[in-house]
Amino acid sequence: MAQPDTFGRYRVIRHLGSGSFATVWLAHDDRLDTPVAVKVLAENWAHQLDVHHRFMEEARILRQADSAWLIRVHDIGTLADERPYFVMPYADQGSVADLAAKGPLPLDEALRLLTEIGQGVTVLHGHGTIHRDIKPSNVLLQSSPVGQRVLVADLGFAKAIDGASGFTAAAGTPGYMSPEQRGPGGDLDVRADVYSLGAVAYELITGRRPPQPPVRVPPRRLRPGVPRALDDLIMSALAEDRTARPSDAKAFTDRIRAIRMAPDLRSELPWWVRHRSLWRRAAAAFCSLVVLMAATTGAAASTTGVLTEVRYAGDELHLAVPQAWARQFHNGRAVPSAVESDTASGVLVATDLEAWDEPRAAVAGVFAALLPGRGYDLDSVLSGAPCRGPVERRAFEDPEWSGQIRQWPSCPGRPGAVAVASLASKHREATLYLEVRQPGSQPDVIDRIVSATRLAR
Ligand SMILES: Nc1ncnc2c1ncn2[C@@H]1O[C@H](COP(=O)(O)OP(=O)(O)OP(=O)(O)O)[C@@H](O)[C@H]1O
Repeated sequence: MAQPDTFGRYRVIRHLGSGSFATVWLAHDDRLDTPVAVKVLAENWAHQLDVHHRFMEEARILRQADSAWLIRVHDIGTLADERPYFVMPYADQGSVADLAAKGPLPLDEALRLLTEIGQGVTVLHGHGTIHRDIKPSNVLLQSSPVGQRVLVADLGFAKAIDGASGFTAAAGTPGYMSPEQRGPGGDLDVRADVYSLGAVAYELITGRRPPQPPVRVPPRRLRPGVPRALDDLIMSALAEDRTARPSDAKAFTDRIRAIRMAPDLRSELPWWVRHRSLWRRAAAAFCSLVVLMAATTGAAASTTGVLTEVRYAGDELHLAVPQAWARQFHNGRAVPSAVESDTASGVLVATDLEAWDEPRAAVAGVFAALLPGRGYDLDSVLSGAPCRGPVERRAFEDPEWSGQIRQWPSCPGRPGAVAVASLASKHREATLYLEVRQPGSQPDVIDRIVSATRLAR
């Protein structure tokens, strides 16, 4: 197809690539002044009704799912020759295939990507859809104001779960495709995607695409030092018998998340080394309000060397957060109890926002709220203890803050440690409420966070 000038109001810049059924172009939305990617149904398939239908279905699923983990569809249109096109954000950092092509990824980087890919597939499963073609080239990477977004894309083969158990044309990509997808008529369910997640994990960890099933060589044999739990998870996802696989993308992703936070993984490498690549790549932003995450600088860097700054409350609060934790953020989150005004809200910066409210999830992050005035006793802020373990109480004082800290080094029934603080500013009529969750116990983390956090003067 020759390069067209426009698709509707989108000015074409260049060809990005062509898949089996469509061509994707980089274009510019002059009205909103933003680059976009426009996917156009290929000419040779335009009159094939089932392909046309599938193309529209892809756009519809992505639009309806409207998830931060999936590529979004903003607009749809039809060319003069009646071929449909749809408009997506431009993924300017290529795909996970580009990363995988460089060889095995650092473990923490691979686990981060797998968690995010898994969340995207979980959204699809929740939406009643099987992707059927999960592979590194179908996971796109986009830069955002706070780092890199990981977006599951290309739903050209996606199928409604209900419709997948009858006759289904064979679809998928060898190496990533489950055994039940190999022939037409396979009775498919979400475990086909779990197989593909296992195949992607295998490739990211070992640098090699898994062989055709049955896969007999575990990742550990190709990369010594892979944690046993990860090895077992990947091999179970790649089981020929799907009843032996994790039941869906969520089950797979929960286990990846747990491995990422597990003490045995931490003991392999110190935590600051484990998360080194995460410091370089903060990830998805979850809100449209202005939150500015600056690079490691100033006070934060000199205190620990590993904190990053998140500005909140109209830039008033300069909150220091360990960079490894600064992967997602959400501002406007409610403070645990009413604290006089029940509209008090704060900012949550965490490795995983969804996991924050799950007691059993291994998550690391900081919740901070700026309350008007001073004199908030921790009991007045907390509606109940965040943890049932033994508590350590102490006072905190530095040139900026004065108040109380409570710490729970371990909590029965949930992983990791919790700490909370209520700290009055020494310079302003304001109180900082902080909640810190971390997978292991590093008792001084909250002190380092507080010492490097300040209010604008
Ligand atoms: N939103 C996007 N931003 C940037 N590049 C994109 C975007 N969507 C798709 N691409 C790129 O366009 C090319 C074609 O994508 P498409 O989804 O049509 O097919 P494919 O995944 O390459 O192949 P197939 O569909 O046959 O598996 C790919 O190189 C893909 O990375």
